[in-house]
Amino acid sequence: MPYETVIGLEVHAELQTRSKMFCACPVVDSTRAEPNTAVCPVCAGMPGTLPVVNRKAVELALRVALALECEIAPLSLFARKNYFYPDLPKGYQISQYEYPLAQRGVLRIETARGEKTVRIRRVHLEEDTGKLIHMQDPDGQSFSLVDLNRAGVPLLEIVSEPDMHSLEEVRAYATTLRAILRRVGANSGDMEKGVIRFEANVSLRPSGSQTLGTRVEIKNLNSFRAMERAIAYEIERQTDLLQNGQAVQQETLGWDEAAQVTVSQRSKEEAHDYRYFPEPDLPPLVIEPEWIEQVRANLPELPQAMKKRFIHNYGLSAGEAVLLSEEEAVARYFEACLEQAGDSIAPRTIALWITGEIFGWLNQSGEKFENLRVPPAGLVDLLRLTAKGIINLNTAKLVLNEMLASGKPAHAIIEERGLIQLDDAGQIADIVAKVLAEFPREVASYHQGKTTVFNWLLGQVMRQTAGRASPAVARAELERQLAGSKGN
Ligand SMILES: Nc1ncnc2c1ncn2[C@@H]1O[C@H](COP(=O)(O)OP(=O)(O)OP(=O)(O)O)[C@@H](O)[C@H]1O
Ligand SMILES: [Mg+2]
Repeated sequence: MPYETVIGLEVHAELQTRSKMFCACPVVDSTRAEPNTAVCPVCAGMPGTLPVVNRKAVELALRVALALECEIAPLSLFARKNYFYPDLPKGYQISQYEYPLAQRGVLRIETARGEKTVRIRRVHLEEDTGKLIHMQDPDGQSFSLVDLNRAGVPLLEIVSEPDMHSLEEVRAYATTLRAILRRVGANSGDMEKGVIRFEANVSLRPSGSQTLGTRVEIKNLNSFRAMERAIAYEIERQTDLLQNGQAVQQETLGWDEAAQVTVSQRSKEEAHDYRYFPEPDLPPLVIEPEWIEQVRANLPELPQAMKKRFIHNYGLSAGEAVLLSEEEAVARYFEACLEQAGDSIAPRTIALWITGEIFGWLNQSGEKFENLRVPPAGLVDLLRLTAKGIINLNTAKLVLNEMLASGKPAHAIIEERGLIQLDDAGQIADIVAKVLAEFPREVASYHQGKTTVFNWLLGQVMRQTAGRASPAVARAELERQLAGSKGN
């Protein structure tokens, strides 16, 4: 029987505030700072301390919730989620439960079959836990160290409805959400630093069925790759079970990165009872309508709106528009190029040079877009020289690569290396004649019908001119001389 995959995601994103969610401790880079240097009695869970809500965290949460088109609750409540773990000094996490900050939003994603809407169930505020570092002493005894720098850092949880049905959709959802989080300034998007974490809920059901199957929840997925692998593994495992007439058990799983398998953490029977109750030390979170409108008015243009504008105004394909709108730095660069170019170069041409040549070079060199050494005016200059026929297309690619590597402007490279396009018909005719004389056998096989030899001969002509010949002139001249040499 064919099955349909059903996936819902819970995304935890740290909010980029200077101080923690409920105290004045600084938020530090947990991959760099000395352990336990950003801790105070509040986030260390000392008795008698009182939490105070970080207004900036609420504002960033509102920015995300509005970007996801959620309804904002005029009044939401903080609750205590009680459980014991060494990275949770209070013995409970302050979160939101029955009355979250925002609900009922949407995230629109781009898939091979067009745009799709994934519904957002809720967006709520909570605090992060500390970190455990597991170690072994020389005798092989294992022990764990606790770092509370991260305890109390503001976290936003974004929960989707179970609306995704493939890895492609999950990938699009996760990358689009990350792009929005970055664009509104809520999160850096630095996955290596663990500032975004995923939990994936996965179930199967017979194709065509409308009821949900039994789900598993995979916790603590720290990268897109781990998330995709874990979901793929679960789809396969559950398909096998169902095809063999067995049932899927509802349970919480972890992802074992080394073994590339999901492992059971707890089953439904032993499911945690967190005994949520309203946080007595915090008043209800009241959001005035004026604040919502102010935050809404200050939202930047979001990646999806930008994507649509690029398609509509500049005639880009959906794929090109996504590539140019996802990263703010890239989008700004593209638009700066357009401004520099005016009417002299088509927007699509600029788009293709950025997504093709520049992205290709960045991929190969491992450089970051932010450190690009070719300013928008530099790229536009190069494209103008190409449009005017001063250099040909292949030369332009070579020049751009050198510009990217050295930061030199196009004209300096062209002058230094004598790359100006050769379009003197007489000079090119001489070179074509020389090539035809040098390769009589190839010319003969061309005349016998092996037309692919034409491009090879053209390649020889280009080589003789170190790639500088105008391809159009060279092509025309080669055609002319070959026609003339027929029957010789
Ligand atoms: N049958 C299902 N298959 C796939 N995903 C599901 C299914 N049912 C629910 N989900 C997804 O699971 C996620 C969380 O569901 P739910 O609201 O039940 O929270 P929970 O996992 O029980 O709570 P918590 O994670 O806080 O302990 C949502 O993203 C939802 O879309
Ligand atoms: Mg869950």
